[in-house]
Amino acid sequence: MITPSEASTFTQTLCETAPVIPVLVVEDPTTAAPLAKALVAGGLPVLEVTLRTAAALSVIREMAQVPGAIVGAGTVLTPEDARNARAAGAQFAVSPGATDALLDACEAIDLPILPGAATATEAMALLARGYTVQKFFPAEAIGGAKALKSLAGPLPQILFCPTGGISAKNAPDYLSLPNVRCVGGSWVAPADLVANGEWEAIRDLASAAAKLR
Ligand SMILES: O=C(O)C(=O)C[C@H](O)[C@H](O)COP(=O)(O)O
Repeated sequence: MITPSEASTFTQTLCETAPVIPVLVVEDPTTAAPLAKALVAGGLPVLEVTLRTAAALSVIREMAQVPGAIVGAGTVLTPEDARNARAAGAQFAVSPGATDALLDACEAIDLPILPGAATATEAMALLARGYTVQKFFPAEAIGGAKALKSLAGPLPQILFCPTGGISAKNAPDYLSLPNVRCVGGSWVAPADLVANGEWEAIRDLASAAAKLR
């Protein structure tokens, strides 16, 4: 059992570990270990493996063995997703939104979750339950850094990890906000570089991202 407040303490630490959490969509499990090593070597140890591919759970298993990697599951939508992620070795879960069933399941299995919110009402509902650290998704499409700056007025006690449409170019706008410590994004592991095994290029993208804050 983990409480929402304990989960938030854990996810806040994740957000303070590095300025960017790579959001990974990995099709081929043989790329998992070298990809995780490249990102960790570049300075981004917190990794979100989305449950959007058939290989995702094996990828989590592989990446969890890489020294220094802190591996979580993304696109966690259901209690079953949460249990599968936990069993594969995920240390945390990320979801684009939140349901009571999902939050209940994560709390019951001791899996810290970074739940998603897109509006003040959703953020307030999560806050009322005790989640003070939330994903802001889909960040660029729902108003970007401007929207988050506005939310910091009435809801300064919530820390956000914006994700969705973030790049090396616009990440600094988010990272300069008082209610943001890190952003999530897929730009540090482009599909073509992963497919071609260009690990040095990925390490370089990661090390540039690690210097954003
Ligand atoms: O899979 C999830 O749980 C999501 O919430 C979606 C991801 O956050 C975005 O796919 C990342 O966005 P990009 O950096 O724009 O590619």
